[in-house]
Amino acid sequence: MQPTVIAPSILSADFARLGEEVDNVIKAGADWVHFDVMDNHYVPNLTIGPLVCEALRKHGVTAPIDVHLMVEPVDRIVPDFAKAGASLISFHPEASRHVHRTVQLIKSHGCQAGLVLNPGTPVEVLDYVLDELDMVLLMSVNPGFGGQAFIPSTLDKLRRVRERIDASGRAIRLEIDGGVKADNIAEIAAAGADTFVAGSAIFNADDYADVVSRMKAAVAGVRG
Ligand SMILES: O=C(CO)[C@H](O)[C@H](O)COP(=O)(O)O
Repeated sequence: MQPTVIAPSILSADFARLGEEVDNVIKAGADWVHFDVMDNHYVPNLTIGPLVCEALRKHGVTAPIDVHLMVEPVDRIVPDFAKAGASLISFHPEASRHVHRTVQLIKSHGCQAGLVLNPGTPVEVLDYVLDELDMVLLMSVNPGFGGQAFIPSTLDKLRRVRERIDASGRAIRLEIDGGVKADNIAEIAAAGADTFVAGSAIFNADDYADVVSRMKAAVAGVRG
């Protein structure tokens, strides 16, 4: 079983004070930084790129940076993010012409590789590539915006992906992203997630440490 990870999505952070915001969530007990990259093409929103990732590293951020690419095409931006200090790079199969090749490209640049499944993407997309992955990221909202409600059918999908990961016998993380809150994280953990992205639930709170510790306690109640 993979250790629990709480990964605040900086999509909901105050971008005018990004370095300080990241320092504050890590001090509050968060484990990773979730870095949402949107291109106004694959998804209808536009966010941040490798320069901002590099700036966070220069600022002194040492926590793993979990880059979620919502861009199309994927491959040409991978080396830039690796150079900028990304630890993991995840992408959507719909945005890559050759999924297996993109996974190898990410790994060849020294990063861990994740594949992201949208709410409408069938789990069969993991066939023939799961053994190459370090992480599967299930979207529990449609990608593009923070602050959306968790789609309940994702719980069943989590259970199905958890079965596949366990059957593979490999240490593959199962990350969930979208609508994760302190009051639904326990049932999400019970369905099989070990890595939890939360944007608005953390950054919209007055006390980051309080939310992160309540999330960790709720997950520990399920996972031990
Ligand atoms: O990838 C994302 C949207 O595409 C965000 O990471 C996600 O929605 C997190 O935000 P929130 O916790 O507010 O739902």
